[in-house]
Amino acid sequence: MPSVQEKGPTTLYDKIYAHHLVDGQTIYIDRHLVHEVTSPQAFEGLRNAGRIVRRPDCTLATVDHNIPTSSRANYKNAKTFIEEEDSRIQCLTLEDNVKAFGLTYFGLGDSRQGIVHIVGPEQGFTLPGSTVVCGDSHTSTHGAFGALAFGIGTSEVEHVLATQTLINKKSKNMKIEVNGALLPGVTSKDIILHIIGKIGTAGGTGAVIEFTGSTIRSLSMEARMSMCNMSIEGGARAGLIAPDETTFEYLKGKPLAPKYESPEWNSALKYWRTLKSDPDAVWDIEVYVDARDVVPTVSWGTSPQDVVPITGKVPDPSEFGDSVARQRVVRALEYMGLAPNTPMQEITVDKVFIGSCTNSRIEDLRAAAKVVKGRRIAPNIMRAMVVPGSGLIKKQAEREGLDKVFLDAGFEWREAGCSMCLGMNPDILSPQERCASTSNRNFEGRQGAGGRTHLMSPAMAASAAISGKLADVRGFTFGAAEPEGAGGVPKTIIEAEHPDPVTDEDMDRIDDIPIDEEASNADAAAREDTSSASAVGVGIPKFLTLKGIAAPLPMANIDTDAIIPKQFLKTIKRTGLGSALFFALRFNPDGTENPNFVLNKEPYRNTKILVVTGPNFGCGSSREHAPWALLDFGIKCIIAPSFADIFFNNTFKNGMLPIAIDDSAALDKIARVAEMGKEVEVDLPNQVIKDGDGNELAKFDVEEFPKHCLVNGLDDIGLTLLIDDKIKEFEKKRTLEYPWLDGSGYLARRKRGNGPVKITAAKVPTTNRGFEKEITEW
Ligand SMILES: CC(C)[C@H](C(=O)O)[C@@H](O)C(=O)O
Ligand code: SF4
Repeated sequence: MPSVQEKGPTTLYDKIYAHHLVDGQTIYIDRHLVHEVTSPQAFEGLRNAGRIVRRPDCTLATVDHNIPTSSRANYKNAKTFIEEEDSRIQCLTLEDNVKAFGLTYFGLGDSRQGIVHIVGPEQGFTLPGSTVVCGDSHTSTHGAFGALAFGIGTSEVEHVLATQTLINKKSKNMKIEVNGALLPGVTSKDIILHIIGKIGTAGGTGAVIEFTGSTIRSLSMEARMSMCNMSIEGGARAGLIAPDETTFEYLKGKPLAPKYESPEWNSALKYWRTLKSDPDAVWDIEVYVDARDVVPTVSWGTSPQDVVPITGKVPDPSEFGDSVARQRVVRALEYMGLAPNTPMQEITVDKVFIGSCTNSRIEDLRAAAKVVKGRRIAPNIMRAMVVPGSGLIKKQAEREGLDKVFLDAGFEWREAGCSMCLGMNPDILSPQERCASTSNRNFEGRQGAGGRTHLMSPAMAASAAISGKLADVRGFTFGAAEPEGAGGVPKTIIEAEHPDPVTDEDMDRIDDIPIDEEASNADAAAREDTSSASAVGVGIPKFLTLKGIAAPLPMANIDTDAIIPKQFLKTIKRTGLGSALFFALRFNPDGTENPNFVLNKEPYRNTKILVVTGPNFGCGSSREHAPWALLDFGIKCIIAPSFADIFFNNTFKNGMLPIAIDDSAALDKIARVAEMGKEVEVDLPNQVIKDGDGNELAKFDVEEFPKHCLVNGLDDIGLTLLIDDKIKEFEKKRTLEYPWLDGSGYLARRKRGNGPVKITAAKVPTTNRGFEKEITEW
């Protein structure tokens, strides 16, 4: 809050962090987005501990990952619509949870449903200067509004649901400044791919990136979101951009933003205008990019850092000096079915996917349609799909005639969802199929087991669909047939920017829905008394010393998709995932064991400690299923040179210990003991690693607070609820200074007159097809 004293020049991140400090490292969370994959176990935890959702008005839920993107013309309910059983159970579990806990929810029958990171900004739920979290790594997207937005694991989802706070260690400050005008054909996706190629997927580890510079300032909000979205692929905790007139313009008329030109809007605007880094702020890391160096960029390998200009070639492993890196490139090329030095534009494509939280906004669809208009997809393209990010974007695109442009060219026009970005629904690649994709991850098996992903911008994916090969969008002419306006659609339509704002009449209609007074009064009373039974923690297993077989794993950048692939994320439990651990590495495509993988050899079937010698373990997705799978296999401790931030946090919450050893000589010593199949002992209280005979191998560092929790088996939700008076005090201050952050959820908009906000849950409607006719939040 402004009352917080800041010493010396600070960055935007420093300011937002300071404004949200409740106590120690506990920060207040303004906005919590929830989806079906990472929430079931969190709600189960709440129930088991007898806790409630502290701020339903600051919580918004939707379904996106598991849902089919086929036509909803005959949609009745999720139960009959979702054929795949595990997916259906996960979606229905979310429905049950939003009903039970009284949360706002956009279900499949609601045109506001969509990918969680598209929905938040579109609704004005995401606001400058706020803290935004979601059980999803691409929460970084919301940083485009000058918000501190980051992904969390399921235990932290539970923590936020229960306390509306998180224990969050301050990150480093990293500045990425991009200056200069963009060359023709270059988009924000090319800039971010170029940056990740430059800094690597671990380049931003432990840092929050602020994107600055004249190029960034010139970008639209959609383009800024695409950039911040992929900060996580650069390893950062979050990415943000200082809000400016472009931001404020975007927020005007958004349903959950303060009403344009109201006193609330004016005071919010006054505050938002202060949100910038001081000119003399000090940065821990600085990166400078000249926009003129950025050309249309594509990925060639299985990590988002594996990028080249479209005019370039597949790299030769011999160009990579270090042996871990060289081995990784050899493996990546083998997986991708590519020969070194092949010109990128000679690579033939089988499928095209235009969608995902990176690039499925209206501007992305316009850019792709501009390339596609009047053309046909190449005969070798087996499937080309456009999956709008939300129902509202889909409607807007249809109003502009973009659906017709795509359909005429041979594309499929689908319903909103994550779709082939990760293929948790039926939209997947078959083994060896090659896809030109606008998504953000090209990990092995990401879009389907054995599938091969090339990342690129929407215009480049559209060019690939038309050419049948990876292609340079700059080679396309848009000729005389091209009407005026960006995206090749008439200007007047483009200017109809904000799809379907929810009007006051809509809100009145929502208010008229009868509510279950008894249930909601009970809820409200429970919310008043957040400190009672809820503060009793359930605890985590204690970690003191651990002695056992240690398995060596000489690999770098092991992502959480590799630790546990998406098909195993459909569970609503935390247990039983050991058999899925390192699935693609442990098992051959025919289901037999790969005898060469370390965990399939003796004595490593009994591994308790994993010794990884390559950096950046656990990068990528926030799925807590990764530590759950390790734990279920029997691994309680992972030693590695470095870890991705979200994975690192997630392990502690499960009573596991991640140890970062950046001294390579010490790490080698431990790895040698592991290679010999001997035992290793980890002593947490004394912070030392020994061999089985008690000889010291290395000392290690660990943060005081997580160590305290591990050694004593303490549940940090219980601990946080002990400072409930401080949270309440913070909330009071927030209401006074930032009134627009309270009650901007649809639920709280039931408030009448100047009375206190009464959060109530509406009755569940019998069907929920279409926002226009029926109400879908409970
Ligand atoms: C399922 C979810 C945990 C995951 C993420 O955190 O990123 C998903 O969205 C992804 O893109 O892999
Ligand atoms: S990265 Fe893909 S799967 Fe993850 S939230 Fe975005 S669209 Fe969904």
